[in-house]
Amino acid sequence: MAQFSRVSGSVGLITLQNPPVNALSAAVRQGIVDTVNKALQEPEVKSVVICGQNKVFCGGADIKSFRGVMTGPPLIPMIHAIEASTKPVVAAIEGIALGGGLELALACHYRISHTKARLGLPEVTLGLLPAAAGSQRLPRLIGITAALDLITTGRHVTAAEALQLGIVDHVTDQNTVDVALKFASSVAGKPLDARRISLYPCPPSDDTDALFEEAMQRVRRSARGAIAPVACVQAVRAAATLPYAQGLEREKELMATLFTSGQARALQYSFFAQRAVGRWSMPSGAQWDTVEPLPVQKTAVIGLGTMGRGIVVALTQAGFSVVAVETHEKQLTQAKQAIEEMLIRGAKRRGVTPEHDTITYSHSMEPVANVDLVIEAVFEDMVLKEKVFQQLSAVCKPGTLLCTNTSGLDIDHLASKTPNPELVVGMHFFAPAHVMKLLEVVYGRQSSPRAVATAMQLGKKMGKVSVAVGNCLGFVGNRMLKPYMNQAFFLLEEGASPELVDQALEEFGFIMGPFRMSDLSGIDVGWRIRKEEGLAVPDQRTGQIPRMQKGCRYSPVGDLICEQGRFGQKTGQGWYRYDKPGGRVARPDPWMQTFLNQYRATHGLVPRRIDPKEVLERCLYALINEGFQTLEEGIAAAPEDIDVIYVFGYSWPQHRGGPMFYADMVGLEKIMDRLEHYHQAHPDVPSLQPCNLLRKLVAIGSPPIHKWSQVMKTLRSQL
Ligand SMILES: CCCCCCCCCCCCC[C@H](O)CC(=O)SCCNC(=O)CCNC(=O)[C@H](O)C(C)(C)COP(=O)(O)OP(=O)(O)OC[C@H]1O[C@@H](n2cnc3c(N)ncnc32)[C@H](O)[C@@H]1OP(=O)(O)O
Repeated sequence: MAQFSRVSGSVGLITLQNPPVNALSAAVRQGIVDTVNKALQEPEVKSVVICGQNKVFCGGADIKSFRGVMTGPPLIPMIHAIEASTKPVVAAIEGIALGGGLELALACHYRISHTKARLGLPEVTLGLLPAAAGSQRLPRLIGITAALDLITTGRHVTAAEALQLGIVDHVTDQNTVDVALKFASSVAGKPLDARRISLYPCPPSDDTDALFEEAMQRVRRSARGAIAPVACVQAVRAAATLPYAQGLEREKELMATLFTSGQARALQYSFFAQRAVGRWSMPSGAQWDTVEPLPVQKTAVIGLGTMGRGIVVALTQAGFSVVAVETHEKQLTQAKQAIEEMLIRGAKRRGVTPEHDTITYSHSMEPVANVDLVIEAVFEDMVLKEKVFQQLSAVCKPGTLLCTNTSGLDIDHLASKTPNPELVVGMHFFAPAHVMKLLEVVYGRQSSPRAVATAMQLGKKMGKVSVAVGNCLGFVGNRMLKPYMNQAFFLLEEGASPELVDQALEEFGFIMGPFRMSDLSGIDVGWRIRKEEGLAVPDQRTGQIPRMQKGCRYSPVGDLICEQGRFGQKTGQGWYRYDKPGGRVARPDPWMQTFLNQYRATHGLVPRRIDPKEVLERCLYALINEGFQTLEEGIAAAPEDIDVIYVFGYSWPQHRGGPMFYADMVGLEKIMDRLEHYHQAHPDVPSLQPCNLLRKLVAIGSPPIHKWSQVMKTLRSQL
């Protein structure tokens, strides 16, 4: 809806009313059309101000409406009618002007913004482009280069930057609507042609062709197969090279392709999934809106290796005081220096002063005594973690929340080592912890809802997308990664090279395939875990690591290359070779080819040609099957939880929604059939056997993803 009122006799004030972000729903658009007509018809009204209710201008088109039948007046004619108005129209921008909201403001003759407002055209992040003439007006207003930057990245700008770029005419820290009303009154009756952006020529650039060629290359490099950024460049190019009306036609044409694309569906699903994970629940029925988090001000981090350092930085940047504990004196000194440097770099990037005076460094546990929450981030070793938890239990004040940053060890076991297991939760950060957006909050059997609520809130304050998950080996993310990695190893045994596997998955959209990723994170990490699990251990009789373990196929290729001291980038050799230890450019290594040939010959494996389709199906469908298994067990509460974890923690391409959304797109029946096919070929790989939930969903006709929860409930109640 939109409300009309007349202020000071001659200014019409139109207020958009659709909380929380005044999205341009059918009712709001109808309201704007009606109130603009009213303002134009009333002779007393000499000028108009458009603002939003509750100090929020407008969050753009109503994204929820994109999946249904579009009703109400179309946006583009409505926006053109505003620009064509014979009475000056002023946008009073508070809070946000995003997407269609900014396009509405660009149709107004003047824009006045509050200092704290944020503006932008984020359509690209939803798989779209600014198709209410935003791709045509913005370049005309601020030039091609700046418009390309904003439209292809979707980034929000502050009011100060918007002023500098020329998007807004004036910024105020006073009441924006009052300032706009006064201004509107002052411009009543003034000529308007010079204020109509659609009449502007696009500012010329030195070499338009080269500029767009370069922009297209840049966008293609970073898009990982996403089509919207490419369409955005094409739309801006139309603004630069065509008259306005033709440019608008091109914008419409490009939008039509994007609007119905699977990528737009995936990105819009991802938008709502990110918000849905905040509405967490536990099997006990406790949930986000019924549980009060514990107050947290003082925190501590135990262990200042790579993860601990990142967590200290993330907590400090979020405004918490931190006691940073590292028992090794030398490591403590190094950590302090590294943390200070990270804070300085971060502050420089954010344009603020570094916050390091809120950190207390210590090599003993004593200063931890009065903190509200501790995050343990010591080496991934259960015995060591048990010891730390026992020390913490002795030192901390009653009620302190004890969190562990383990990436997969048993939370219940750790909790059992403390007198208050209800105060123990997992907070699984991803490296680098101050950069990566994902946080898995892991509740154990005895974790209290308040402990979970507190960890979730802490994550939110640190700017993380936090997902609450149940306790099992590897939780959700790392548990699903295991069958994926296993398939990658098996494919090497059967004839693939690391390059072939990586290339298939990188073309799918991952930033790195499994082998390049493993070289980056250190191949020895998994090797150590497998040794602890008793897997990477030679048989006493044969001297070889068995290729069948506990009745399942096991590939020791990763163990064998670690035995050669090839740990990845840090040693200069891994699945690939690098110029030097720590080098970053991965090159195919002839050594690896020889090693794999010898390995296959030793084990009587006849290599065959493996195509990228098989790589994708085996790696991804095995991972997806494990995802269904975690849903079936209630470890993940909803498919959105898994998808958010994979997009934000494991570089799953966002324009493919996440593994469970992808499964829905591919078709559950196909996924099940292909898994069955591969399981028949590899009966010793149980993770290729479709799980109950997947079978059940197929049996009832493969309902769409938003209906899976119901089936999951029924299935869990039957178990
Ligand atoms: C053959 C077919 C041819 C078809 C051609 C079709 C042509 C159609 C013509 C269309 C013309 C294009 C118009 C325009 O260019 C397109 C757009 O405008 S797309 C929308 C752009 N806007 C955005 O991307 C903003 C999205 N929102 C945000 O970034 C954030 O929500 C925020 C605004 C910064 C606020 O952040 P927070 O304060 O943190 O709050 P939340 O994020 O939690 O949001 C609160 C609540 O609001 C919901 N919401 C937010 N924005 C929208 C929206 N634009 N539409 C609907 N709902 C929105 C959000 O989901 C939260 O609700 P919850 O999910 O928690 O229930």
